[in-house]
Amino acid sequence: MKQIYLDNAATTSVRPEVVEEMIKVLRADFGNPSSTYSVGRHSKALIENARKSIAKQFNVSSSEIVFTSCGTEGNNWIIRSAVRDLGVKRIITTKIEHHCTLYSIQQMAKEYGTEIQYVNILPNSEIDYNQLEELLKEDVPTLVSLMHVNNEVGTILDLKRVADLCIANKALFHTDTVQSVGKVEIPLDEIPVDFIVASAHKFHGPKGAGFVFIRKKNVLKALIVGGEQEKGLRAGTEAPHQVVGMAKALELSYEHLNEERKAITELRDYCKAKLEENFPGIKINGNGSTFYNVLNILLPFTPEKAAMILFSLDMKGIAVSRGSACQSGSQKPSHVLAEFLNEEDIKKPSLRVSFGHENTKEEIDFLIDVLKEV
Ligand SMILES: Cc1ncc(COP(=O)(O)O)c(C=O)c1O
Repeated sequence: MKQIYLDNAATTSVRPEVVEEMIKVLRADFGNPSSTYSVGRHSKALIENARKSIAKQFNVSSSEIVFTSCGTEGNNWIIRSAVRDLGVKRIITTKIEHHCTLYSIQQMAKEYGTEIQYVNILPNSEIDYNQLEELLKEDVPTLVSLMHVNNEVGTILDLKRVADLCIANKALFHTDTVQSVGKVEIPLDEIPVDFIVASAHKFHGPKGAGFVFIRKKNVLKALIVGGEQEKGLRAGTEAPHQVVGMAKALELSYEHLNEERKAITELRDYCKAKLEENFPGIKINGNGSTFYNVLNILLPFTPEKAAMILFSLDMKGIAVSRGSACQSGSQKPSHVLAEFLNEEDIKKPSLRVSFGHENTKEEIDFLIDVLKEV
């Protein structure tokens, strides 16, 4: 049975060219990058070339890129270090962040007494920028932690606007860019954020590889200790094949960005039009200008019926998700939708369809046909 993968916000397929690069490294470059003889030095060179290639995509220095294992690790590290190493006493965030950010922040409150202030989410799914501006006026050492693109709904944060507000109020700015890196340009020489976090498996790279950008002025300490790798910022033997695969995936994502963004946007719009045509009364969650690769659809059914629909789609080889992947096995309402839907709508289930460059119109037609059937 043909598989139709429409859950690209959960993870993405690995591009064939990435697989090739990774296999080459796995076959030939097994040296430990910390070893000083030539096999080791060669592995080290692969890692440093990957770092340069990644840094170039954001117009930053390669010394500002540190490799991690995933987005979860990156967000945990930056938040913990901002409190522990940079004297942050207050974190301004929202309740629609990914749980790896939210739980890290809540842990800082428990362990260090860090104050948390949540910015409201407006009914259109955007943050209340005016409230953020007001909160920032208070003179406390602050980290603002706001995600760039929401993984469930696709709401986009105006990075430049928030970065400028943070600069004006001497706050640090961390943004979880796991859903946006590789899918939109992020020129960090023009947008003065302090930290970004990325994960390779969201941009057609391997799982188990990620990176953070740490602007030079912010001196962090390691979360994982016990070795001098990554200039002492992350202990543990590096995985050259992962890092090389991630750099290749990012390079290809940006190389094909314009054509793929156009194609995916057209597909998303086509799917939205077809849904509205065939299922009058369905609603799309979000402000109408959410990120181009995602549609979060409010279903006018009970959660049980929605679970049955997901199951039926799966039986037909169609992969979509209910809310975010991390919660798709649970019956709990999404913590994201709970922040901005009205009381009636929050009881209804939602379906997240997220598109990638490999999807086709025929697949969307098939999805609509199966939805009609079930
Ligand atoms: C916005 C966002 N942040 C963080 C993460 C966690 O990233 P990873 O799966 O690499 O740990 C995800 C993954 O779903 C995400 O969508």
